[in-house]
Amino acid sequence: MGTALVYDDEMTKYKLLWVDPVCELEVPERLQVSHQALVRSGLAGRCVPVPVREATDEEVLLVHSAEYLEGVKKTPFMDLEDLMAFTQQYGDVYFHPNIYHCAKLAIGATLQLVDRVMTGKVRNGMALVRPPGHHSQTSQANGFCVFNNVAIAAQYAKKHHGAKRVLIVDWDIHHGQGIQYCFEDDPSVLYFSWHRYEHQSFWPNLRESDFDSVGSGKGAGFNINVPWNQVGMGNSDYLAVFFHVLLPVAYEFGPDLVLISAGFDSAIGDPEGHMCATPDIFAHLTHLLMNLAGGKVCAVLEGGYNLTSLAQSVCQTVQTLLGDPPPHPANLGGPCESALESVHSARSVHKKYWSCLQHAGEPSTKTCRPAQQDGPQGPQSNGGGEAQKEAIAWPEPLQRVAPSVRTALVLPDAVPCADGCERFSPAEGPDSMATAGLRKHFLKESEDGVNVKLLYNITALVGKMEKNEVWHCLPFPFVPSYVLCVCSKHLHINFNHTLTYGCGDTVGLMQAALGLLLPLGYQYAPGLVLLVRPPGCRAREDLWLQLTGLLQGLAAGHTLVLVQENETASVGITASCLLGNAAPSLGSLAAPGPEDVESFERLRLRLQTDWPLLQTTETW
Ligand SMILES: COCC(O)(O)CCCCCNCCCN
Ligand SMILES: [Zn+2]
Repeated sequence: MGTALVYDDEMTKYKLLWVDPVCELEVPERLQVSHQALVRSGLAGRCVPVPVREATDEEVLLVHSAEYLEGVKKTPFMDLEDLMAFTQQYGDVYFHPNIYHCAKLAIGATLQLVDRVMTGKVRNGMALVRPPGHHSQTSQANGFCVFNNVAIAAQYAKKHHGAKRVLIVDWDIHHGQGIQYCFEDDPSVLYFSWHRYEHQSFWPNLRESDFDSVGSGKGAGFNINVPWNQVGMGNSDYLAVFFHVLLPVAYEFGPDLVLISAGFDSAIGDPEGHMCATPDIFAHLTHLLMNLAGGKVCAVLEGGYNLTSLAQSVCQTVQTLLGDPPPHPANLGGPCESALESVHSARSVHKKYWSCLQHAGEPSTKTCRPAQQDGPQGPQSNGGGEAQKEAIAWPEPLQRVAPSVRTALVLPDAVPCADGCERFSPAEGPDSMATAGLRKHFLKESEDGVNVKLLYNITALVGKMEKNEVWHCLPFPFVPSYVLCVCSKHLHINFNHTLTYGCGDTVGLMQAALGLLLPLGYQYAPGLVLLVRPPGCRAREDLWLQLTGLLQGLAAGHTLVLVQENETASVGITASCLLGNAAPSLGSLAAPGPEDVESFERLRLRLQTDWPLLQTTETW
């Protein structure tokens, strides 16, 4: 199954017709440069093109009021004066004779994408649309938005595709208050948003954008706000929020559809965001969501105003949706103090709604903080819309080359090769020197039963992976691990020291994978991931497939999975995961056992000094 790309240049055919310094950012070129970058990089050609359509009135009315729709319907016939008058009743938005048409196409594009993903015609996809949507509300336009594309898509997926639980991840740097209002008391839609807030001094300056807005009534717990109270947040800050707030809750929620309000004003260089996360981080954020909902992920463009980082970030997102493993993450440190405070606040206010957060600390009682530290990236800008003093530069994201062979299998002749993979056996066997070396490094004298030739095959494969000729392989059968491996009974991290984490059940292991293994792995930045499936893990096949999927975010996807010889039935489905297909959904996760949580937290406390990406609370 492929990745859909929904785009039509008709949506570039409206613009600001008068002077308004707030709205001049939102230009047609945003869509043009994004689409052109996808075409020039060859990514558009790898996608399934899906045509746009106009939304029907009924679809608009899933979120908006009839009177608002009737008002917007009049705008195509208004002259400049009337358009300006009509615009005055709303904030930070502009109208144009063609914007109503484009706003219906933006909804239609989004719903076309949802249709194809929910009916399995494609695995996932992206809709490149404007006007964006997440600020618009029942009866008002706001923040460049006319209709709320993503909110309408969530209601549509529930109504027309029977979706029971929809996760909306809003990584735009502004709070999508329109979406929050729409699902305030609705437990079937979990809305997650991070946003520049600076203690309510940043637009839209709403008290309800803070972390303590958790939803109301039956919807309590299903609205998660992570406010950024400083600018300059970087890759480690974003990943910390995913590992310690969003992903544990998302896996517990168990969505059957993921909608991404994909705004890229949260990328470096953006005049609105003033953040420092680099475009390649969106490859990781996308990857970390792709094993939820059986891979049903729809990304919908929201904001993004630096045309360079916008285009680069869109390409990183689409290339990952296509199944290409993300690039090595740029030098990751730990989250900054301010980010930790936001993480801690969000976790503590949600601990009563989500069992995966049961161990989160109490809301921080700290009132006075030490003297204002330099933010994550040196002295802070004074917030607000100050002009960018010096042009911010960042390295162009590295080429993510797709090697000729994506997944190689080392199998006994009797085991059939999985489709899409290639059977591997080096031309010549190990010579005497190689044999001696392998015995010396890998085998204890008592183990000479292990097949030296097999080990030789594995080292030959690893050699090919290093040269990027092969991405993954599935040698056969079980041999000792030597890089980074995970066993259901223990978490072995064989570098510098071996870390053992015992946990009893699937939930415990899944939460440990999200809150311990992934942050450790991202910070360790291994060159190779070795996933050793221990005997008897067939019983939890879907969990192991989740790990196989998630861990491909490391080592630029160089993954070695070792399967027990009596588990040939796992070869095909594991190979499918290595080929980039999503792991089957785990459904909603139950609560992890208290003893698992205890040992998890003890381990985190022990390790977080050396591995700061494990932190979830301020250190002072
Ligand atoms: C889905 O909309 C995309 C977006 O979130 O990027 C829109 C941002 C509107 C930013 C408005 N700034 C007003 C500043 C007033 N001093
Ligand atoms: Zn935005």
